[in-house]
Amino acid sequence: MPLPRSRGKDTGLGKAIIRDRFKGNSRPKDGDTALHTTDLDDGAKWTKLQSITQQSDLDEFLSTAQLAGTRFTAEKMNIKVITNTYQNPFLLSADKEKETLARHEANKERLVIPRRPKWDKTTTPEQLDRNERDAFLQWRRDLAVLQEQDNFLLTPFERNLEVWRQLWRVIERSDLVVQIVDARNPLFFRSEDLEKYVKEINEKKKCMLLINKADLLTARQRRIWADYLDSQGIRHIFFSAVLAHESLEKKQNIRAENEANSSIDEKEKENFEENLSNEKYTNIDNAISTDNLSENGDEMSEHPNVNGQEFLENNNTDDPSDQRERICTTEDLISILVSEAKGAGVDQDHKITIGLVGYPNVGKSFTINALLGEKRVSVSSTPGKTKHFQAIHLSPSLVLCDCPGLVFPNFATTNGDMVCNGVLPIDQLREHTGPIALIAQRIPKAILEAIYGIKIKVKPIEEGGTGIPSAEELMVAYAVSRGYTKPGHGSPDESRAARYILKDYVNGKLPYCHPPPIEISKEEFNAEIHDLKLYTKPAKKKSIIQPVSSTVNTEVASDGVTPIRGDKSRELDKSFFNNQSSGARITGKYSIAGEFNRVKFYPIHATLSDDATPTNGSRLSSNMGPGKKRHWKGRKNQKQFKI
Ligand SMILES: Nc1nc2c(ncn2[C@@H]2O[C@H](COP(=O)(O)OP(=O)(O)OP(=O)(O)O)[C@@H](O)[C@H]2O)c(=O)[nH]1
Repeated sequence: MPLPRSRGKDTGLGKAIIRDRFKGNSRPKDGDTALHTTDLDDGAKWTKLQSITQQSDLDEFLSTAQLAGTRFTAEKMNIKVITNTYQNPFLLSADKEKETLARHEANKERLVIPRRPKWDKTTTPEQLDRNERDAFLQWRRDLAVLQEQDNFLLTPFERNLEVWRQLWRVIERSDLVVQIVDARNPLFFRSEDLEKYVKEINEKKKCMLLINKADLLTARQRRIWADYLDSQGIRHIFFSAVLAHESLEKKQNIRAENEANSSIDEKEKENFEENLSNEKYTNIDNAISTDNLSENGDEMSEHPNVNGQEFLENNNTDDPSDQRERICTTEDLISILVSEAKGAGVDQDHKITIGLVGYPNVGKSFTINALLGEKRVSVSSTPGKTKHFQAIHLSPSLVLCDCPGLVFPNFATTNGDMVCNGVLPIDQLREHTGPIALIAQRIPKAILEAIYGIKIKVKPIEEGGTGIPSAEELMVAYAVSRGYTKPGHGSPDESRAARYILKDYVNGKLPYCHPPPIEISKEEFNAEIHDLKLYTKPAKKKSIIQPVSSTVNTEVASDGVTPIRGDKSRELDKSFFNNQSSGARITGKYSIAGEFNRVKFYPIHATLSDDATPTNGSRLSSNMGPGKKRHWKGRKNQKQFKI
């Protein structure tokens, strides 16, 4: 639609160029003087006289060059490579990381958890509430200083006072406070200040690390961790809630089978069930009365550790007699926790109370389910489900206190690292390259390729590549192999690929474990678990296609060619070929009973004879055919056969 005259006058590309070229450069009126001149160009006289007070960077650069009489021409391929290693801007370089970790170590005393203000019988609930709020506010201010003034990156620590109140209650009640940590990075999930606080409440209370998800570590890795933790005097125990749960299920299935098979009468059956439900209480009470557990839990060796044994067999490690690396069974765990809590001896007469604390998603619910032997606590894979602490009476004399999962204030190197540790939610992530680049650095390319069945194309070393895939290279290879494309673009959907890869890493499908801070490289620490992934054949899926050998009789007759066919296959052939309904059939609207009739289905076929000329009674329209159709080519398009 043409623009109205008045508006159309000043529009259009030509006008725009003229406006841009001569913007503000109106011809000076007679009498104007040239007071500020910087342009020495030999252009039109009037252009030299304009006043220049402000210039863009580019204009300034060009005019300076002009003043200096320098000529600029574009030079191609005159590139100087300053560094040939690409550094992801969301990650730290090796040197920077070292420096950051040293700063963390120097400032770790400042990483505190909020304390409950002191109170006594004279304190009113309102006063206590006010004091708690004030103390909490001060705590948040101190952490804000750490973050904003001193530029430390902290974990997204819990900012809800109510959740901290739950923790205070759990600590106050418990004889033993168990921090459940993820075996892949135990120190990241451990709060040293929590242990300090527990002792501040009561010197007799005890603390312990429950290293869950120990199934994701090899026996050697567990031994290295055990050595380190022992050297630091940190009480710990390896556990796998998932393996314990599986073992429990197996036992229950066996019991159920036995129960079904047994021919005991109803009365006996009732007694059996009652015994079954009481069994765990008896076990626990037995455990409570056990006094002779050694400091290192040597008693554990008397329990057949089904899961740990299976795992050791899989990993085939050298010295299975080293008990410190063993993954405890549920019975072991109860025994050790109870003996540890009894040692605390806070109050000999009251029930033993064990508090379970930890970050979200470290497996608290799974652990409690394993301890409980049945599903009473809901289990989820979304962080932060347990919201209020629950007191679970395992036996008349043993109580478990399950605290809501809460993130403690801790130093972090990058956001990518926090995503990999499962502390930042993957689904809300906007920047994927940081955490994916970390995964690509931690897990060798060959392992990633083997796990995903993909080929990752990396930049050749000659072109500045390092052999380690970049985040983009990994995401693209994954997205292409899975057919994930961006809607409307058709280019690989990298963010979708990233989400799947990150979830696999967090769930342990992509294996990587952090070594303790000793003289051992990450590669060396993880070499065994990576090799295991590389050489362990994936479980064979049941094929729905029968192997050829089982369906075809490979025996041949005396002529050496004709296959001997058994009666069974002959019968099968006979019934197939004699069957009227077998053979090619048409379904749908043309599925007329009877035989297939080409002319009936495609009437145009009736109009042409075999040599493609119209037949008599042709149904070609009147303007088709020789002499009529405009483009009638006669027989020109027919294949000519030489006889
Ligand atoms: N491999 C492995 N995975 C585990 C183990 N225990 C728990 N998980 C996984 O960890 C995830 C979280 O487990 P939960 O028990 O729900 O975690 P939680 O600590 O109770 O989480 P909140 O309820 O948020 O506090 C689940 O997806 C489990 O499959 C374990 O021993 N081994």
